[in-house]
Amino acid sequence: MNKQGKAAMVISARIHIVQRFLSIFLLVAGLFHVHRSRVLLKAQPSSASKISSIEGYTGSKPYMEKPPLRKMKNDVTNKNPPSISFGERKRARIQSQGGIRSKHEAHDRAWIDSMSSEIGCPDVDSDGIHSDDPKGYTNIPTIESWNALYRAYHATVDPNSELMSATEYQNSWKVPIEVKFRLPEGRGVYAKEFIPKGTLVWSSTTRNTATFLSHHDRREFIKYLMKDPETRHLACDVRKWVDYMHSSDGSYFICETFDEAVLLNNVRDESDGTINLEPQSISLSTDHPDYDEDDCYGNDHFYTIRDIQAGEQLRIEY
Ligand SMILES: C[S@@+](CC[C@H](N)C(=O)[O-])C[C@H]1O[C@@H](n2cnc3c(N)ncnc32)[C@H](O)[C@@H]1O
Repeated sequence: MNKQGKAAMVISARIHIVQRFLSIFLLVAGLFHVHRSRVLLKAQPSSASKISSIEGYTGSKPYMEKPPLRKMKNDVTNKNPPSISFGERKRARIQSQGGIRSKHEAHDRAWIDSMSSEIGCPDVDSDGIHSDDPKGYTNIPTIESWNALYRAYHATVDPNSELMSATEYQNSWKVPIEVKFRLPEGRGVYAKEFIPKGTLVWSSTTRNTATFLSHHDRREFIKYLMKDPETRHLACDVRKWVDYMHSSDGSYFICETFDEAVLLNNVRDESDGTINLEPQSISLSTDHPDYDEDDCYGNDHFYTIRDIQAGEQLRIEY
């Protein structure tokens, strides 16, 4: 073998050694990686198993880590649809000193927010209750809208509630009114005729208001509205009109009025004029047929506190 042949042999032998060294190194590195992954898998469940273990999670949206909601004693929010009557539930709630608690409001608001983005509700304030930008809420509710709300309430919350006819709704108003949309406050209630000072213009009854004893009830009500394309937009409205009442037992319940009284605006500055309505609560005796400790606005009556001209907007302090 000549000199060149020897050199070529030495080079090829060296290449062979380097190749073997590399393959041993890769094998060791691979084995180490497999071992490490196994150790990690034992220490922590995979993200897939984490997601599937979240109760009620359907996998359609990215899961975000949140502390689990603790069930409270006397918690009415997490109850399944009840088989007992609405009246019985009211009595049970009062006895248990339960009711809607602020603790559940954050959870409820998160649900309401995701519902509103799903159906594309116009924005509301960060408090999720009242909007300072009413421009999106241009639809003028009709008798059929109020009827639809009552039907939804009857179907989901209180099957014993009386379904009202269009005429009965209008009877809560004692004077002719109309609803118009005008900026900056959006929809509002306007007098169609001159109304003298001291006139009773609107009376609440236990039949033109809805009482929700739990967030769960209200969500079922909203879901019902969302099912029908004709009433879907009302789900956005009820979100905006919600009112929390403080009960004598220290708990909260939610009220919604199913007529134009929910569209009464306030006075914010001089350009709005002045308040012209004032509520007066008349205490009913406990044996009065309309008496109900837990009904929202069960006995409120709005009176004019000055003369109101035809076309003027009705305004109330809140
Ligand atoms: C009970 S709602 C009244 C109905 C409301 N305008 C609507 O279109 O649904 C209360 C909301 O009306 C608006 N509002 C009431 N009084 C107002 C005023 N004087 N100026 C501007 N906005 C007002 C605010 O957005 C408030 O959160």
